[in-house]
Amino acid sequence: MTTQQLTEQIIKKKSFLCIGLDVDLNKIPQHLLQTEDPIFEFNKAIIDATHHLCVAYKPNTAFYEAYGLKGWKALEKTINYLNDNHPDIFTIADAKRGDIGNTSTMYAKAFFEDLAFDSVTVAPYMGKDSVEPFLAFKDKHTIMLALTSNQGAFDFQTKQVEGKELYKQVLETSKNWKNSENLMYVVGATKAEYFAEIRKIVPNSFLLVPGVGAQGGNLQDVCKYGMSKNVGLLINSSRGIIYASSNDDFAQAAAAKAEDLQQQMEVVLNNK
Ligand SMILES: O=c1ccn([C@@H]2O[C@H](COP(=O)(O)O)[C@@H](O)[C@H]2O)c(=O)[nH]1
Repeated sequence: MTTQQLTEQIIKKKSFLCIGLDVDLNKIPQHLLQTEDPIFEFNKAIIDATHHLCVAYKPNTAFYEAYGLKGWKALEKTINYLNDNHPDIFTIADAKRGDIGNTSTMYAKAFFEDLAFDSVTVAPYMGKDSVEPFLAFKDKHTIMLALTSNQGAFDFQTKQVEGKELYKQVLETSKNWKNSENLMYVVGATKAEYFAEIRKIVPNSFLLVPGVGAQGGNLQDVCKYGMSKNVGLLINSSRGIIYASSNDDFAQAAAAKAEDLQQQMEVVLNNK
């Protein structure tokens, strides 16, 4: 999916919501544990109930890797289910990869070819040659960590490097890399006061914004300072939506939470 198509979906659905599929077998309704593939069955129910309210889904691969082969198979079934039934939905493998060039190429093949995700998250720490193999894939997107939502973001990302915060160096340097039109960035919703500065550096890039909901980030603040002229935001909520209920009504409860966020987004879009 191209960024133009993603923007069209945002306008059509009046939503820039991304739902995180971070499945923890200790948190899903007990009756699903009797099925052959509880992780996939949970995801399928959430997707069926919420796909009209969001433009993206983001499975964090840690929640699948933790269950070994079964988890990876559930991830594969989930991305295939999305691509077969909802080709207009943007998919994000939140894997936070990045390594020397030839290894990054294999990571990119794993997520873009074998699993056919639209995008993958990547850590910038190993620099240009670790990211460019991902950027080389046409019509795929590389979402690089810029300023993360956690407290540890202040350990390195906001430290001054040659007179400028490291996260700003990451943004400024990477926007000149080859195929940088395929770059998006992660900026935490908990760092709303940084968005205006970030937009000065990357005015038009898509920003994936986790941290609304369970981590306490504020949707309105993010929109006020983070929106580009083409919206340019994908706001993620995982636990706040998918674990709205641990009973049989979990999918409807997730849809209600998703609708609440979508409605807030619709107001923002109408006032834009
Ligand atoms: O800076 C970051 C980068 C990634 N994440 C991931 O997003 C979701 C957030 O989940 P919630 O349950 O909505 O808090 C999760 O997969 C994180 O690993 C992030 O939170 N912050």
